[in-house]
Amino acid sequence: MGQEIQENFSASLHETLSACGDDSDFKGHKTITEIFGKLYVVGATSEGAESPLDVKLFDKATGKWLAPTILGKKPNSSTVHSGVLVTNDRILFLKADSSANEFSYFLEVDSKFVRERKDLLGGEVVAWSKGSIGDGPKPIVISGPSGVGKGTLINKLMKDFPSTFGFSVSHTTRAPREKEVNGIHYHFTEREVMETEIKEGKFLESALVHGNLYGTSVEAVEAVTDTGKRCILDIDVQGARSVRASTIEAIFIFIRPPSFEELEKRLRDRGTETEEQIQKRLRNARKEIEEGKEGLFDHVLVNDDLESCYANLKKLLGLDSMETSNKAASVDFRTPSSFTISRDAENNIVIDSQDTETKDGIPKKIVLDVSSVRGGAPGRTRGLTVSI
Ligand SMILES: Nc1ncnc2c1ncn2[C@@H]1O[C@H](COP(=O)(O)OP(=O)(O)OP(=O)(O)O)[C@@H](O)[C@H]1O
Ligand SMILES: Nc1nc2c(ncn2[C@@H]2O[C@H](COP(=O)(O)O)[C@@H](O)[C@H]2O)c(=O)[nH]1
Repeated sequence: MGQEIQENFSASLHETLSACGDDSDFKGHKTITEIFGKLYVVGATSEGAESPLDVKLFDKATGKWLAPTILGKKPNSSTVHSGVLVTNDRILFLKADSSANEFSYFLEVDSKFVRERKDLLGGEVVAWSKGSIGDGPKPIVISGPSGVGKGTLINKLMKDFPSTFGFSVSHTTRAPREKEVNGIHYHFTEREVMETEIKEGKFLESALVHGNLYGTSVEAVEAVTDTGKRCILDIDVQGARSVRASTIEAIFIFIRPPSFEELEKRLRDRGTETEEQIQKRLRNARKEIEEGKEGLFDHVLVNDDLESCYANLKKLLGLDSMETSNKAASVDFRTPSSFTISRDAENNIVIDSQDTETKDGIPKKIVLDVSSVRGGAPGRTRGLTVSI
């Protein structure tokens, strides 16, 4: 890395940018980070507290400005203080006057996810993700044959823990069932539209399931993680395999029926499919049940008695005790309204308050260890350690 990477505490980057002819057109404060000959310039193109942060890129080798595709929910400009290089694949942005859950955002410039999207979309791509202190809540992938009771179990979790879980609303080309609401149960879409969107890289995973296209959009996962909730995905085994191969660190749970006969009975009793569709789903179920044994899943639950299966699901998610996997909740602070950023001898990032008044819950110094950050877009960047 050495000289090839510079952080934006460096005034010389601003001089470099001016010398290159600053075309970025940002209003007010902007940050510049150089990574391997490219200047990542971050700022807002419009005035106003709520204006989202934009990213522009100057390639020193070609002397050209590039407009990257920006994925992920953009933080707004009013409070983002500064960008700090974490590794050569992501830049950390810190927000002033913000809670522990909201103060850190990462701009990924060369993560696995960004590289995948670059291959799909061509051109430059960057992606925003929100930071999580500690392990953060891992998304939960629930798979199993059609009719086994995945939706029933997920609905119970969502009803009992509405502020903990958020459902990733998939896209599908199948027709809505009676009582299914567009945008709540699924985003119902046309095949051509969905195929185009898949090519445009809007989906984290997609698969042909029982003759229709289904897929999890990047936006669906982000819509949940942005609220700080734990994302639940109800997807088939092909989808689970794709998510396993992605950058998302999830918990994979397979739901098995007590018997094939019982599965058939549940599908028929549900009364939502034609006989032909039931036959197709049952044929696929045999294959899926075999695949469920292959080690792709972290946990297998048998949904015989609904209440016992639900109790087991809650147990494995740590919901039956006070323990929670979201360590962010245990670190409670606000960032100061004004601060400086530096590095200590261990390369930790040190935030020193410049606030004139001392306020409860706002430490004078916050030390961030970013050496174990992982995961990231689409979802949260986990592993940030904070000491105050
Ligand atoms: N443990 C259970 N015992 C008896 N019936 C059940 C049980 N769990 C779910 N059911 C019933 O089985 C039917 C199928 O359940 P559900 O729709 O939740 O399955 P699913 O796995 O989500 O199916 P799909 O993949 O097709 O969406 C529903 O009518 C539901 O009420
Ligand atoms: N790979 C994906 N599979 C998905 C997704 N959303 C739902 N599903 C799976 O499809 C079948 C059938 O669902 P149904 O609502 O038509 O009964 C079921 O196994 C779901 O888990 C998705 O986004 N990706």
